[in-house]
Amino acid sequence: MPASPVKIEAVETFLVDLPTIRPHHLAMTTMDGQTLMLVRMTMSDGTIGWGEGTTIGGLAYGSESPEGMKLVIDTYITPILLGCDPDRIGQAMATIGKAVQGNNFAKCAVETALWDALGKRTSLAVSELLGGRQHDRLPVAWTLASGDTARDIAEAEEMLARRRHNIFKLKIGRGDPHRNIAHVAAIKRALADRASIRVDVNQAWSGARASYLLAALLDAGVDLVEQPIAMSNVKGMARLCRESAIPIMADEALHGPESAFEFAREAAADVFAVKIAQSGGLFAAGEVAAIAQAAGIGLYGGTMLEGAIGTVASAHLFATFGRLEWGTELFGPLLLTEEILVQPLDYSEFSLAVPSGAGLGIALDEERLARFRRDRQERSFHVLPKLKTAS
Ligand SMILES: O=C(O)C[C@H]1C=CC(=O)O1
Ligand SMILES: [Mn+2]
Repeated sequence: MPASPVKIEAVETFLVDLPTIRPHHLAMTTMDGQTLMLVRMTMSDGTIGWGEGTTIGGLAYGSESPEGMKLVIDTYITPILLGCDPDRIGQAMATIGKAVQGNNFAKCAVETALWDALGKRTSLAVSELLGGRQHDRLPVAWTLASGDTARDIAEAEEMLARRRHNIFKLKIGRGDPHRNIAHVAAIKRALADRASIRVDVNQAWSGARASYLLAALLDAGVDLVEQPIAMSNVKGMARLCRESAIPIMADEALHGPESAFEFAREAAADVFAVKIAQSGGLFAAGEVAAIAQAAGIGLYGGTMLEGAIGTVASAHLFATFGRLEWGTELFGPLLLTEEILVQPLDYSEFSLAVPSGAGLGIALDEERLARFRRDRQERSFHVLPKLKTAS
C-alpha cells in the first residue's frame, strides 16, 4: 500500500499555566494551578493536530514533568516524527518506542495529536477511528478536595443541584486517617443515597494500616477505594482485594499493558483506573482496558486533571469501552478558571458529551491560549530588565 502523501511538517510544543478554581489537595501535593504541555502538529496539507501532556504537581505525582515532556518531544521525538507517515499511527508510535524508553506522557501527547489530525483528514471522530464509540455521554465524577468538610458538602450539594455530578471522590491520603474517615462519613451522611462516595488514598497507607481502615470505610458507606497502598506493592493490593468487601482500584500502579497484565494475573485490583497518559497513549490505554475486560476487572476512566485536549482524547477512547461500570472522572477542564475552547464542553445530566466532530471534535481558542503561554511571560521577563538598564 502506498504511504500517505501527507507529511508531518512541524511539531510545536509549549507550556500553558492556568489557575485552578480552588486549591486541590492530594496526598503528595496541593495544586493551585495546572500546567498543560500542548503539542501543535502541522501536516503538509495544512491539517493541525493537537495533543496534551499534563501531570499533577510537577514531579510530585509521576516521573514526568511538563518541562521534561516538552524537552523529550522537542529533542528526541520530533526528529523521528518528521520522518513518519502520519496516517500510520501505530507504526509511528512503534518507531518512537524503539528510540525513546518510558516517557509515557510525552508519547501520549504526540499520539493524541496524530489521532486528531487523522480524524480531521478523514472527517471521522477519534472514537470512530478507534473502533467506534459505544457511548455518546460518559458519567463524570467530581473530586471533593478543598480540605474542609463543610465546604466539600456545600460543593457536592451545588453539583447535585446543577445535575453536574452525583459521584464524588474524596482525597484522604494526607493527615490523620481517622480524622479523614470521619470526614468521609460526614459527607456520606449528608448526601446519603443521592451520591456515590469513593476515596483515593494516593498510595499513602501501609498494607497493615489499609487492612483495618478498609473496615471503617465500609461502615462509612464508601463504594470504591483507590490506590490505598504503594504502587509497587502488588501482593499487598492482592491481599486487600481478597479481604475487602469494598472494591479496590489500581491507579498510579498502572503504566501500560505490562503492569496491567501483572495486576490482572495477581488479582491485585477489582477495578482499573485507565489513564491515556500514564498508559503511554490511546493504543496502550486501550490494551490496559482489554486486559481488564478479559480478566473480569471493572473499568473506570481516569484523569491526570488534563485540560480540554487530554480530557476529550480520553473521552473518545473511553466511549469505545463496552462496559464502563465505574464511569469516569473527566472533570479536569472544570477545575480550571479559564475556558480554552471556542465552544465549551457539554457537562450536563451528570455526564460529559463526547464531541462528535472530526478528530477530537474541539476548536482551541488560540488567542486565549497565547495569554497563558509560559514562554510569553518569560519573554517579557527578559525584556523588562534590559529596558531598565538602558534608561
Ligand atoms: O486520581 C488521581 O490520583 C489523580 C487525580 C484524578 C482526579 C483527582 O482529583 O486527582
Ligand atoms: Mn487516583
